[in-house]
Amino acid sequence: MLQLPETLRRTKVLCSLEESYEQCRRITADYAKTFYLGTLLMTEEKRRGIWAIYVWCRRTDELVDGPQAKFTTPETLDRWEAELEALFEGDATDVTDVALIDTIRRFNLDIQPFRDMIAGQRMDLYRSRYETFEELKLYCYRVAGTVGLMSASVMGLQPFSDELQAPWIDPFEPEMRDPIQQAIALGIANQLTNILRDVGEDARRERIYLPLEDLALFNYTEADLFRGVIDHRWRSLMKFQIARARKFFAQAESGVRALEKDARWPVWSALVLYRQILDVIEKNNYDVFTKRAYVPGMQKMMTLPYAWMKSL
Ligand SMILES: CC(C)=CCC/C(C)=C/CC/C(C)=C/CC/C(C)=C/[C@@H]1[C@@H](COP(=O)(O)OP(=O)(O)O)[C@]1(C)CC/C=C(\C)CC/C=C(\C)CCC=C(C)C
Ligand SMILES: Nc1ncnc2c1ncn2[C@@H]1O[C@H](COP(=O)(O)OP(=O)(O)OP(=O)(O)O)[C@@H](O)[C@H]1O
Ligand SMILES: [Mn+2]
Repeated sequence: MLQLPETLRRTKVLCSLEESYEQCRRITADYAKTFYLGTLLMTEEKRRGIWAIYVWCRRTDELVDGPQAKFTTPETLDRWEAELEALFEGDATDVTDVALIDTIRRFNLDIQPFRDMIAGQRMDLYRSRYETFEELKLYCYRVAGTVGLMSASVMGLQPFSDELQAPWIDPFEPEMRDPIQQAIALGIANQLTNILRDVGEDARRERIYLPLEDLALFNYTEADLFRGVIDHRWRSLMKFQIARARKFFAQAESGVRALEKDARWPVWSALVLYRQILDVIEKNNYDVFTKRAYVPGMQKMMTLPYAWMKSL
């Protein structure tokens, strides 16, 4: 009888590859409808890969952000990391792992961004303050920049060409020209935006993701933040943060042009949809304490054809 390697046998018992990808598809469609629609434009192989990665990232995030988060300890994350190492050895623990193992092999994914994301979630367990922007940037890289790295490997980057560069990007800044850095930049931009949108919600959990050095720069205190004080100090502080997030979006833009064509639309949509949240914060006069900045459904729908045009 044909002997299957141990790892393949274990994978087989859980479910078929088709069933596993189908489950990843369903979870992605449930959690992020617009984004899911965008993935439908990619080739079958790529979209299935993105769903598998999405599900792993979502599960990782749920460990510290989901309803079960209060039961998550450093040991939980150690176990999750051990499962990750096993995944890269071809050993599945859950049904959705089967698809991810297949994706890892097809696209020759690197384990490091996955490990880094877990390290980011670990930071959420023991930290509720960031002293400097450098520290916050590391957190943003870990929880979101890593998503850029994982997905860029699946979506595919075209070989570098000068024509792909937007004219206002300084060609002498090597970081600005590197599509890998641009993929990370999009993750960081999204995460910074997410942080600005959720200031109030995070404060209610006694968390501050804005760098404390920036608060000090504008003479705004933690106590002000917990009381939700909106004055000229707060508005200046927010303007500063928004400008910084927009710089990361700008850096990401030329990266989207470097992506293979079938992947550009979903990424442009994500970029523009997320960036619009910053505009909404401005329209709300920087009140992120009592209002949640969201892009209205109609505007969201209009963004999609706009993003489509940009991807041609
Ligand atoms: C097309 C596309 C956007 C692909 C990425 C799909 C993917 C694998 C997403 C995983 C997202 C995820 C579940 C991450 C876990 C950590 C987390 C929650 C990060 C925050 C996302 C926002 O999620 P949400 O609004 O639900 O947040 P709440 O949990 O509700 O607070 C993040 C802000 C990070 C998102 C980061 C990206 C989408 C990175 C996108 C970058 C690329 C696709 C790279 C493109 C390539 C180039 C060259 C530009
Ligand atoms: N109306 C909105 N305004 C701002 N950001 C949004 C809005 N809806 C979703 N997002 C954010 O944009 C990201 C991708 O958008 P997507 O539309 O796929 O998410 P969603 O929450 O499933 O929304 P929907 O189901 O309405 O399409 C999500 O992670 C979400 O946090
Ligand atoms: Mn969410």
